[in-house]
Amino acid sequence: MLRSCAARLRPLLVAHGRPGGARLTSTFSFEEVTQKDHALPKPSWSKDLRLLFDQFMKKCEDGSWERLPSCSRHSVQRFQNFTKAFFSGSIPVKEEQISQAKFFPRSFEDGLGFEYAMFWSKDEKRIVCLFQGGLYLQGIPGFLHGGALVTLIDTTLGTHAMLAGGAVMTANLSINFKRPMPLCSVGVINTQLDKIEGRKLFVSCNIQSVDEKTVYTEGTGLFIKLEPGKTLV
Ligand SMILES: CCCCCCCCCCCCCCCC(=O)SCCNC(=O)CCNC(=O)[C@H](O)C(C)(C)COP(=O)(O)OP(=O)(O)OC[C@H]1O[C@@H](n2cnc3c(N)ncnc32)[C@H](O)[C@@H]1OP(=O)(O)O
Repeated sequence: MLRSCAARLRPLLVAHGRPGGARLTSTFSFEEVTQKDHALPKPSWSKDLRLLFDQFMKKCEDGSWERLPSCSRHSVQRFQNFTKAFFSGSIPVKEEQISQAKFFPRSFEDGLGFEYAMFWSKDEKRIVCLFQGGLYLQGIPGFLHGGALVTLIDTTLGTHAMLAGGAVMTANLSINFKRPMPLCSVGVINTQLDKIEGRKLFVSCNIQSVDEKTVYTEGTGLFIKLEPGKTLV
């Protein structure tokens, strides 16, 4: 059943393209897209992930926390707005291909890739991402690939930076792998915004085990706020 990402889709940057440049909405416009929301329990979720999810959904009841929906595709409209706002040159991918393109972390079959749900605390200004790494994310036998962990860190820190600063792109990630994370285990990512300097947003996080006894990975990221009219390519 298609669930709409719309109702709770986080504010998305929508650049209202106009000839000769694009006016960037100063904040955000909500865009109604009807897509499957992947950040909801599925049969492939483990008991641990489901329990954590339920705990955070309870925290959302008083409005202090909010679950961030997560869809797998960009709409053609969003593709047009984004490329018009920030890319002057022609880019290889064509509009008609966008409907087949998928958000990388959401491009695996259920349970085999990244199963995750993010929650945003408005008061504490931080994201908690609950995730389970599936069988197709293997690195060394029986453990998650480091690149898979970087992908999740990039996405989680990027989402935090986006919530804090609008349209951003990753300029730098620094990752320390402290302990190998077993395949199919559940991890919890906690983010924090360390500082903002002009267009630079510095965010950091760690990935812990559910019992908080093991820190698997630590990461920092520098995200740059995109400037309207300043095309990237
Ligand atoms: C799908 C369904 C719906 C989804 C709904 C959305 C929800 C889901 C959210 C997902 C969240 C995204 C998660 C993926 C995010 C990526 O993975 S983005 C892809 C990877 N990143 C890239 O491709 C970026 C490539 N780099 C660039 O385009 C450009 O270098 C940048 C980053 C835009 C910056 O270029 P620029 O705008 O020209 O800015 P520039 O003047 O070079 O630098 C600005 C400042 O940053 C500094 N700086 C720049 N780079 C660096 C660096 N590497 N180190 C240190 N300082 C730096 C500069 O020194 C300068 O500092 P100041 O002089 O101001 O002090």
